[in-house]
Amino acid sequence: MSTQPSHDQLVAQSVTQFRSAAKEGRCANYIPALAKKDPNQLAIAIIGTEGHEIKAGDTTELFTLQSVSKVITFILACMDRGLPYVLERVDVEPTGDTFNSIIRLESHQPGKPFNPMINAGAITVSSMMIGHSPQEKIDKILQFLEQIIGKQLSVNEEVFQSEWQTANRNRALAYYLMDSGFLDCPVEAALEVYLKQCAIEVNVSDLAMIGLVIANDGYHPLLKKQLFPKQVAKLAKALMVTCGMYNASGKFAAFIGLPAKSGVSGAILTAVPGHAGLDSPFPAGCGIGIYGPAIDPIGNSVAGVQLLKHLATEWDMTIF
Ligand SMILES: NC(=O)CC[C@H](N)C(=O)O
Repeated sequence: MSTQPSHDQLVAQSVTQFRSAAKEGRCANYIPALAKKDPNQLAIAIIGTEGHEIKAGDTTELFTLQSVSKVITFILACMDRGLPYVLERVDVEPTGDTFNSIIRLESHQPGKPFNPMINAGAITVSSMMIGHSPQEKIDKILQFLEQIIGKQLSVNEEVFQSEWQTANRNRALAYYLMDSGFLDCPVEAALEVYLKQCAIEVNVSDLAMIGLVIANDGYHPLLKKQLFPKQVAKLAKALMVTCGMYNASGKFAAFIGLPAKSGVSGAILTAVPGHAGLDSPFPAGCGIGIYGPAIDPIGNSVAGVQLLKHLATEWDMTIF
């Protein structure tokens, strides 16, 4: 008689199964500090509304948020400025271009960035957060994350410095945005916030917790507290579905169907709303954090995406 593996076993077996997919990708090398990471690492944590957690793989490994941070600053900017102000300065349209593309800032007038999940839009969003200095804005991001995760996070200085010194493309984007009136603070200040938020260090459980709160429309089910407005959470999820996996977002929506945001560190943040996880071990919804530093040319974790796809299929998790 064959016995079904338990949910914990399935997750652990899946990590073992997909770890070797890392050989199809490589660590981001345009940020020197990320190129040094071990490409074979793979970790996942899944946290449900009651606080139950399933995790497997290299779960103690720390990594930087990179583009995953764009979801956080978008939420904070909406809370700081209100939706109309934010949406006047950044659109909610996918581009189909690479995450650091500059082309549409010139080809579409008046040069408003297409969405907050690409670098141009994220730099605009970081510039509009309220704060007297870049450090004040970073402290605000860290405090917000501390509320969600329940522990203090910090910026990995080495990763920040590594990117700060090589950020020619992001500098070009910021200058372009400044020229067309889509930057609310000086270029270097906006870049400092943006690159420091990208260098905030987390583990997969931290990511899963963030995903859980987003999945629950800004309500923290363990603290029993609304941390950000429902309307903002819904918008963040829509942006994750349409733009969160860069120019692979269409395929990700078609074949996985969950709001997710990836980063070039190999991080993937996924929010599984209750209605999307009815057949999973987390029928009231969950947050999923994944780390697999070997990324594909688009910038998504190769093993991470395969692992997520496998579990989403096994548990029939999709918003569609
Ligand atoms: N896609 C990403 O994760 C990009 C983040 C990275 N810090 C950059 O600006 O290039």
